[in-house]
Amino acid sequence: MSNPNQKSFPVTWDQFHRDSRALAWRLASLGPFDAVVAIARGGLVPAAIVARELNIRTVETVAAKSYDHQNQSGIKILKEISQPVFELAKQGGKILIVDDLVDTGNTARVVREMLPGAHFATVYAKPKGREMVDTFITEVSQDTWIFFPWDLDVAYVAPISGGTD
Ligand SMILES: O=P(O)(O)OC[C@H]1O[C@H](OP(=O)(O)OP(=O)(O)O)[C@H](O)[C@@H]1O
Ligand code: HPA
Ligand SMILES: [Mg+2]
Repeated sequence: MSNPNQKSFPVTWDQFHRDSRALAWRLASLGPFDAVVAIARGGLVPAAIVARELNIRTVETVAAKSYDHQNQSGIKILKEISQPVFELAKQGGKILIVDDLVDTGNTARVVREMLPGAHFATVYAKPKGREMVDTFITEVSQDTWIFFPWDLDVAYVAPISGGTD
């Protein structure tokens, strides 16, 4: 952890599924959406859950890289959104962009510029990036690092007595 005072928020698969489904419920009344654009890689899982719950069959991705573990670099677009989604948007299609979280908002800013009329949703939001997101479920403090289920494993912890079990 880069900052020793940083709080951590570990999220299990079960909780992430519940929170992603809660996001789908929130979005259900704002649709219907014609396509979902997942921001890879973190947006892939919530986008799949939202697409299933809202019965959206057109699922596209944009690959954006902005962190090496906990250190943010500039945003690099590694894979662009495909042309048919831009066509759909031009013809008035409703596009939903999904990511796992917004932190500084830098990734959201870059992707929003690609599809200005799209609805941008994340499962979690930190205060700095919150204004970039149209719909999110849970706000966490700026000094919290969210550990997603794909970054975690079940591990041994020693007894509180400090002895060996
Ligand atoms: O609001 P920001 O400060 O831009 O941070 C949020 C972005 O950072 C993480 O992605 P990352 O770039 O780590 O790539 P990954 O999704 O492939 O892990 C996360 O999945 C968001 O996309
Ligand atoms: N957790 C995981 N990935 C992230 C975070 C976070 O809090 N902020 C930016 N990318
Ligand atoms: Mg990401």
